[in-house]
Amino acid sequence: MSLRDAPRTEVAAAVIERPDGSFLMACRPEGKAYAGWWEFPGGKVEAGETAREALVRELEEELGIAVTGAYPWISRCYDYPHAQVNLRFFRVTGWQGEPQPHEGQQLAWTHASRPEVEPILPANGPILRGLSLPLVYAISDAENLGVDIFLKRLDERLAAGLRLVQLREKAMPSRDFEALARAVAERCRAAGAQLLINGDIELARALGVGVHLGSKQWLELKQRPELSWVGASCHDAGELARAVELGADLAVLSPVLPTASHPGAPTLGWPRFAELVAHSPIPVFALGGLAENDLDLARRHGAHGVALKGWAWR
Ligand SMILES: Nc1nc2c([nH]c(=O)n2[C@H]2C[C@H](O)[C@@H](COP(=O)(O)OP(=O)(O)OP(=O)(O)O)O2)c(=O)[nH]1
Repeated sequence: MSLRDAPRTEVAAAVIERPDGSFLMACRPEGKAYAGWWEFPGGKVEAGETAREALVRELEEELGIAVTGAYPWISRCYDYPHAQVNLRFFRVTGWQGEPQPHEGQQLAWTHASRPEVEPILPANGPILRGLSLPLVYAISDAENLGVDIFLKRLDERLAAGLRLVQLREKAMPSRDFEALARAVAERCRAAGAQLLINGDIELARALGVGVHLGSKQWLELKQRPELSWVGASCHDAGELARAVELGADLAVLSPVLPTASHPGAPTLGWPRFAELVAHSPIPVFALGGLAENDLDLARRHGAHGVALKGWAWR
């Protein structure tokens, strides 16, 4: 049987995170393929095991820690000359014991924005990028609040740690939208936050920020716009697949729960949301009827985080 016909090797990989945002990487020991390369702790899923069970077993064997809290995150298929793998990433936020190198491997705590270790396994580049995204994504609501109040709230939220903002004002005349976009871009830049402009690739380019595109726009695109961050609004499996195919960095899947803006509209609900995102290779934010304290619930269902509109500015 050639490698191409062989079933993919399922691998459970752990992003073991400390509250300061640093996470643990391990250097593959001598004797393994890619010895000397850095990876997230973990290993192959054995027959009869779920990915989560493999994660718990591997972390006990490799590091001597007992996992007490882990969220399913993203999955990534990658073809090495030696193996075709499907990497199932978890974000481990709770454990007992201090990680120890039980297999003689070197360990290092590092950061997504400045990984201090190299080389990192080739499959893991997009993973570090995904890790640099915060867990809360705030969508603007200036039409509702009025521009002045919105900007004031934005200042407060940025000062409180908000790091990802989408400017989406569908009914605003384009000149007003552009002026607001400049004001918001300046504030986000000063705070070190990412800004994604909804729908307008040229404006995003002119401001040097990212873009967030609606599902209809994705259908018309032939390739990913060349911008730092490209987000995609999705509502079903087909739209998620399209966003992945075109190289979106993140998706927003909605509506999870009923919203005030669309009363009576059909919703996904958490079980369907979890099904849709279960094998997503890109981070997916849950949107629709959520508040910041739904973050844990959303992550338990496989979301990267929550996207908030009304609740972001209260
Ligand atoms: N653990 C881990 N493996 C990764 C990552 N990225 C990545 O491409 N891989 C690949 C490398 C390997 O081909 C495969 C993991 O297999 P492994 O050999 O480390 O698994 P294992 O610990 O069960 O080892 P063994 O049974 O071969 O001793 O997944 C990662 O971040 N963590």
